[in-house]
Amino acid sequence: MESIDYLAEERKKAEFNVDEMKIVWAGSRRAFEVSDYISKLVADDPDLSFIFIECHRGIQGFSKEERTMLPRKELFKNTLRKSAYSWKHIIDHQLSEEEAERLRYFVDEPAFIDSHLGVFIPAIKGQGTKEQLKKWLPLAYKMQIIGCYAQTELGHGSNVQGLETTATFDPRTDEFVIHSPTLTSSKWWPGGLGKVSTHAIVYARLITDGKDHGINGFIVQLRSLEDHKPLPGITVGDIGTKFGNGAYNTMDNGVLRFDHVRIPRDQMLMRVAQVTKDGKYVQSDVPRQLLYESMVYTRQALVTYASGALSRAVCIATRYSAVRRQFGSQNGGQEIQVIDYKTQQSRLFPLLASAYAFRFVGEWLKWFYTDVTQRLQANDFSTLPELHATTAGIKSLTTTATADGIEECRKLCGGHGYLCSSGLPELYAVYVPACTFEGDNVVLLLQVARFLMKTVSQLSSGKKPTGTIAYMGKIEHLMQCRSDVEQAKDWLKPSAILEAFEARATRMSVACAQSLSKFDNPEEGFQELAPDLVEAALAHCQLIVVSKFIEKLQQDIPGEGIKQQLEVLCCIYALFLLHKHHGDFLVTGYITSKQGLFANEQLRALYTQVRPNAVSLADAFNHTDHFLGSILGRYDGNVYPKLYEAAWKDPLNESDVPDGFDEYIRPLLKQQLQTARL
Ligand SMILES: CCCCCCCC/C=C\CCCCCCCCCC(=O)SCCNC(=O)CCNC(=O)[C@H](O)C(C)(C)COP(=O)(O)OP(=O)(O)OC[C@H]1O[C@@H](n2cnc3c(N)ncnc32)[C@H](O)[C@@H]1OP(=O)(O)O
Ligand SMILES: Cc1cc2nc3c(=O)[nH]c(=O)nc-3n(C[C@H](O)[C@H](O)[C@H](O)COP(=O)(O)OP(=O)(O)OC[C@H]3O[C@@H](n4cnc5c(N)ncnc54)[C@H](O)[C@@H]3O)c2cc1C
Repeated sequence: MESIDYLAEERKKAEFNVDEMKIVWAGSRRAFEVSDYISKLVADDPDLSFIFIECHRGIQGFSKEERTMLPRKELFKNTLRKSAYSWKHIIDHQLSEEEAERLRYFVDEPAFIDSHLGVFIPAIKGQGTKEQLKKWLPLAYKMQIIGCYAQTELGHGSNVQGLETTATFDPRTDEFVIHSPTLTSSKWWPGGLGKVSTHAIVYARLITDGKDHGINGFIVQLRSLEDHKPLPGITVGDIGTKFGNGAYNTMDNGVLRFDHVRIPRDQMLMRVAQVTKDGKYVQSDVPRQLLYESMVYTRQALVTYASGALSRAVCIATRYSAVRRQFGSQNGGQEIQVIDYKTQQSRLFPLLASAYAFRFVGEWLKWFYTDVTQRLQANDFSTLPELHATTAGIKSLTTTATADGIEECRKLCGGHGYLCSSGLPELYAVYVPACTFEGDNVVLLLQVARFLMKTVSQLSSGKKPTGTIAYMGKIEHLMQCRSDVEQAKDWLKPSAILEAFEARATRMSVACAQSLSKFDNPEEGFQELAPDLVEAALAHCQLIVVSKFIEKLQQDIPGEGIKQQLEVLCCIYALFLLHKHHGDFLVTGYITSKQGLFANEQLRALYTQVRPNAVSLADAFNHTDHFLGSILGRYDGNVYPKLYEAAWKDPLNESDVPDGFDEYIRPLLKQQLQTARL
């Protein structure tokens, strides 16, 4: 049966070529084609798109929207089935690395494979010697071993230097003894550890001849490759059910303890430091920070994933806002689409713009990461601190904004957004740990702040800042300039926006540096001023996102109306931030309150411009209905019949009279009857 497109009128209003925008969103024609093909492949293959569960009726299939109703054990088994099926597909069809990654992405269930590919393999690559890469990577790429990243412990996550697990070298046997000396040293959280991984990169304190050399990574086998049982001395299991139904519970985050487990010496990852056969500790001439390189890799990858998650929520909320009508019917005509309310626009359109902004900054960050890693290979470590600060900061900014944005989209969908079938509660529950894993977002912003304070302190020494902090080279100008905006439309000039963000970021950093200099003990000062430092770091990161969006617009972007739409979105993103952080811009003296009001006036005009294009800008994300997993976000907008239909699938509706009626409801009703008779 042909379906009706309830959003067809909206789609006719678009002032740009949606297919061309899909390519801009994907990053290239090739990236679009791969994503498009793989997303449809997943959606059309029941083995990948459905959840199959054995129940009293035999094997029953559930759609993604129904996932939140299923028990964890069954969900987990189903994730194992899908992972095995996906892997077979990857091998049978000889998918490229890009295609394999997309397949994992569109299956859309956190699983051990994410930790294996996203953290375990990068850790070996970053910290292993050439010989170690040669031995371990082929096994890992062929999935002959499955690995996880066992860094965090029950007692310490953020403070990596505080980890307690020990790796003591025994020169008699040429082995390390891995041990968990305390309860708090139990590894706790690693994804894939609980039930699946055969191996782990274990972070432990390296001890030789009684001397503690700090943290290092070790490859440790955890389970038998024959029967999957834990090896002697190893206690391992899952840490328990996590936030939200369905959601992250397809992942087996685990606990792990070692009781004097022995591993050969060559399973210490030895790029940064080595231990010789006679127990001598030798430090390489590469910085120790390379121990943390895999975190840098994953943090940059999480930025692109942030734009993906935010775009899903925005797509659902935008389509539903165009379908939903409330109030304002005149002469018996239709009520107003809620997307036409200015308040709805002022909440939704900045999120639409943010999704695009995060996409482009993610693209740039990937380039920057690749550039720096190439330099590292050539022993040029000069840009590593900037890469660390930038990946930490942009990961923090984008994941916080995305988690908050998903929740805002749920509210934008009113009551129906609270139903699991809207897709939004589960999306939020799956997404929100990104604000914590790969570094708590506040802890990461404090890293950015340290980098900024160092930069400011070095300015007087004549060291010229480059890259993302090049703007600080204009400190004299940025400390005293004033905005020259005279009317609302002046805020459309990229130069006006850029200078405002540069001046604000510089002034906030300099103010922090000045306050810090008043403390005798800089570390005490840093702790005391931490809230201000976090805000200064955020201002710097917002500047990066805004400036990368502006740089994107300076590229040649073909396609009818594409550049115009992106210009509107870029200005919305920047002016929305300016409006939200109005206080910063005023207090630092760069704008007057009148100029702030002009920004808001311009923002309202931009919302009006984006309105006819909103549904099409959401279509340009190219999400399939399967990937969205949302009745409210359906491409055809056929929301009400489908919501009605879905309600009847709830297990509570399997019978008219619920279980428990005889025990708990009937006696109540009887009691009421007796009371009534009295
Ligand atoms: C075939 C198909 C292929 C498909 C591929 C699929 C790919 C899939 C990709 C992605 C999927 C993603 C899936 C993601 C799943 C998420 C899993 C989550 C995993 C985790 O959470 S792992 C655990 C993460 N833990 C943390 O992040 C801990 C946070 N803490 C820290 O990072 C640090 O300890 C710290 C940053 C807080 C610093 O602590 P501190 O003690 O102060 O500092 P030191 O350790 O002494 O270091 C000081 C010095 O070093 C600098 N520095 C710190 N970190 C780094 C770094 N990473 N890089 C470079 N430099 C660093 C720091 O700035 C100091 O410098 P200074 O001395 O000031 O100059
Ligand atoms: C779903 C999920 C998956 C994970 N996967 C893995 C994995 O695969 N491998 C792995 O090793 N780990 C994993 N982790 C652990 C994760 O990396 C840590 O939880 C994270 O790094 C935060 O550390 P923490 O839990 O110690 O938080 P804490 O540091 O204890 O944070 C608690 C609070 O203290 C604050 N705080 C801490 N330090 C400071 C400071 N210096 N200044 C100011 N405030 C501070 C934080 O902002 C936060 O509000 C995972 C976690 C989750 C939730």
